[in-house]
Amino acid sequence: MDIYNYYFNKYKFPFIIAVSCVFFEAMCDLLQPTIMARIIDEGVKSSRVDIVIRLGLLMLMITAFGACFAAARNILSSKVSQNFGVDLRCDVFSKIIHFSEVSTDKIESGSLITRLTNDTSQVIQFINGLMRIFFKAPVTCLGSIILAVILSPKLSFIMFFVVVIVSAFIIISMKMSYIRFAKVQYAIDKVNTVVQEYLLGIRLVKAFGRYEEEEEKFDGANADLSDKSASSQLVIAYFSPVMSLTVSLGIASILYTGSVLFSNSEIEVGKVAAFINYMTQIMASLIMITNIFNIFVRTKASTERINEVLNSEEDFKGVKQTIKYDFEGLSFNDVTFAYPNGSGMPAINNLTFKVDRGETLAIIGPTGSGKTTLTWLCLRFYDVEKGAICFNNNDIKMLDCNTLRDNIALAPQKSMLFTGTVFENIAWGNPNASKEEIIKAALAAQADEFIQRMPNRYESILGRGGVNLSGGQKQRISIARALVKKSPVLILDDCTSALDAVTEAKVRLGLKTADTEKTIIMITQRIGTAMSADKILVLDNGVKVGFGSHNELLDSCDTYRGIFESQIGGNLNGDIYE
Ligand SMILES: Nc1ncnc2c1ncn2[C@@H]1O[C@H](COP(=O)(O)OP(=O)(O)OP(=O)(O)O)[C@@H](O)[C@H]1O
Repeated sequence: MDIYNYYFNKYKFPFIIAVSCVFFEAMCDLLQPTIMARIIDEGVKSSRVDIVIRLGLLMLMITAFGACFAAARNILSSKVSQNFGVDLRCDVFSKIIHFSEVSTDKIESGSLITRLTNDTSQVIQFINGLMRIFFKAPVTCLGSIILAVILSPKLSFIMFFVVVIVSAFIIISMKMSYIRFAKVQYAIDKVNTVVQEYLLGIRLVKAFGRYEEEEEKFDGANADLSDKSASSQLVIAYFSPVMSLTVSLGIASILYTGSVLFSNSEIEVGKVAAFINYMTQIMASLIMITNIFNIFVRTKASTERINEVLNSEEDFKGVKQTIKYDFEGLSFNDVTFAYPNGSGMPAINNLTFKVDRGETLAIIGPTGSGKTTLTWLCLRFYDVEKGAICFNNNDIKMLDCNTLRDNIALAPQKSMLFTGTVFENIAWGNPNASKEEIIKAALAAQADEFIQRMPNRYESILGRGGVNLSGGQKQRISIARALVKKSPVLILDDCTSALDAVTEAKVRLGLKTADTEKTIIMITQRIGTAMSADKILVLDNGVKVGFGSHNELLDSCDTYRGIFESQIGGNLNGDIYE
């Protein structure tokens, strides 16, 4: 559990003070039965009121001290555990933000939410318990055993016997609980994932009328969670009464043996009462320890899940290297790449091409041919297995990742908008952009025209994910956001698919005239879009099957000709798309 070492250093002083308070509080508790025995045996038995009052006051004073220590440890433990939780959540979130793509693919988002909320809460609860009772239970238990042995070595045999049996029950129940609690956490993940998926696809569910199936899916996950939780509770439910019964039998045996010893004048009645008191304290401590172990077991499962996040692979940082970043060209040199969590087949295979500053490159090919993968590789979301991607003839593995990504603006295939104004959504691409720059980008992306028709123009609020915009409008805002970043390379990943041909042609023209030096990489399914580019790369199954101008490809590339003929038919000029 390495997170505990890490955070312990930060909070060691309040932690040590709290634990010291717990220790002194336990000492105060331990003194009480011995004083009580003296009150009975020295005061009550011999009718000495002065002794009863003196020892009674002493007992009261010790109780008051104990209460002060308890209050101090409660305040400190709440503060430390809450601060610990804040730090832990921040660190887990910061880790998630910097996840590599491989880590993102590995852990479902529903599970990440559970880890960030439920699992961290579990850890907070554990830290709180640790400071409040964890140290008290062993001190009380050990202290009570020692004092009980001093009071009556003979009665202690019965006590040892009971302690051994109860301890064995604790160990068995702990072992049985661990696997069950780990399963509960995964069942919570499942419930979160089902809800999250439903919320993402809420309109699709409505359109297909799949309410029942979704409810069934949720009911299934919910029932599974309930079963797993019940199963984990059952262990405690079975063991708790058995342990209580053992303790009660132990107390009954001590009372019986104590009465025999008393009748033989081997023990005084006050000592028997104090012994029972210590025995009760020992058993209370053992039950406390059981509870602590139950929390510990759950926390162990939660800690492992948090550690899995904290130890996940981070995004590449690249090498801090000062190189000339004035963009000259981007090239793929014999690049091969397969997704680490994929089928093993390369998504990009021995790919070589180059695009220079100011050029427009269109990438076309059947679905699943590796077009989007190519953009991820340019941004170094994944590392290539073979070959190299070069930025200005420098292998991108040798560059600082942030600087590389600063040079590339992306309008993704699926427009992602945030809750906020239109202005904020465009300025997200460059927080320092002026109002004029935002409007210029919106004009080039053909977004200004519909933004002007919105009630508050650029200050109009967009709902979650741009819910109050059409698909084409979202795409144009997404393009404006990429443009405002002012990077020398602009990647448009099939992000004009929802635009009509005329608007798309206007967007293309707007992009070109906005910055003639910009290198534009357009991923597209439309031959009309590809035809407008300086160069066209044709991909099929991750392999380059054509590279050149429209006319060159019509002559040399069967795949390209096939796409062309399927979309434009016999009209070899393709005028309608120009
Ligand atoms: N995260 C991933 N993990 C594993 N395999 C993936 C992942 N993303 C894509 N793939 C696989 O890589 C291949 C190329 O996918 P990619 O998304 O690059 O194709 P594409 O040409 O952009 O397709 P489309 O035109 O449909 O968007 C596909 O076979 C796909 O199944």
